[in-house]
Amino acid sequence: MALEGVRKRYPDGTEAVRELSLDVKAGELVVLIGPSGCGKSTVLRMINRMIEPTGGRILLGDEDVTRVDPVRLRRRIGYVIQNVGLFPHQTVRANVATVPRLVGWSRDRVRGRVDELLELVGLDPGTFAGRYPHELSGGQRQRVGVARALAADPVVLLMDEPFSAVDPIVRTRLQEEFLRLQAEVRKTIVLVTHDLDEAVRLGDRIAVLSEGGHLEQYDTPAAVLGAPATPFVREFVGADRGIRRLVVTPLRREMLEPVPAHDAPAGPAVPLGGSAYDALAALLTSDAQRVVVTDGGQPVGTLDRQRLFELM
Ligand SMILES: Nc1ncnc2c1ncn2[C@@H]1O[C@H](COP(=O)(O)OP(=O)(O)OP(=O)(O)O)[C@@H](O)[C@H]1O
Repeated sequence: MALEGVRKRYPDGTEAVRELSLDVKAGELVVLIGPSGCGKSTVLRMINRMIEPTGGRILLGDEDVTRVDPVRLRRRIGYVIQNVGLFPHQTVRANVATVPRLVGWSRDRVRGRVDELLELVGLDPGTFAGRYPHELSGGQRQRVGVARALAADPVVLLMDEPFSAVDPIVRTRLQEEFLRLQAEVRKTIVLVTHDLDEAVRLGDRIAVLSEGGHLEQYDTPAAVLGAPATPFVREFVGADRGIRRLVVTPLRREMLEPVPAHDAPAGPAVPLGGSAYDALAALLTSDAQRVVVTDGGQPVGTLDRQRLFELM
């Protein structure tokens, strides 16, 4: 997908997006982040034409979405919003089946698809398919929203603050589940959030926007945290970016002090491929001076406090 010089000027003259170009690769999860009012939701809604752009082009493959019938377009683009927007008087099954029924799938095919999707998002169909939205927890409603958005097998998934309506613990769990789900379905996803930790955890790439939809930086989480491209990004990612950066820094052999032969080093163990953040957490909770990094249970090296601080 590609946004080319996209603009949105609302009728009252507000320039929500002055000019934005952005490419999103197939199967990639891109996070749009930025301060309130910078135009994130406007960008997202222009992609499925809930909002009509006032300039530029949006390409899905070779097709300019500003020239296709918006109703047909929305069937190819799943959309998940904060409070999910489930139909309150319909069961979970009917909610998830909305689009497949609209496009005329047979009863059996719809039923099979709904069961498959509920399983995929971790809800047992036998228990949940017959329930109504008010009989679910916030996290379960969220998962139904994701299942509904995936129902017609959309090419692209748009998510606007999808996890913000639940408490932080549930949110973290949903994010982890969502990453597993994404590894399986590999959709092209554009997700809006104002939560930097969420952006770092979920994004293959992060687009940091400032007022007027201005693109300040578009890069991997590690690059945005490690090498902010502008003073705006530096300020936005904040003083604790060093610690956040550890989350996206995997432990690799070349960072480690080698272990002398026949020596069994003392210290909490962290597996190779875990994150530098895991190593820091292990150090801080054990009061040790160094962590022992292991591969298949065998120590392969150690990492001391000093070296961890250098990585921040
Ligand atoms: N219908 C509208 N008419 C006029 N201005 C609008 C309209 N909708 C949004 N805006 C303005 O466009 C700008 C961008 O809004 P948008 O909702 O895209 O921002 P956002 O980054 O998603 O904000 P938030 O994080 O607070 O949800 C804001 O200044 C907003 O006030």
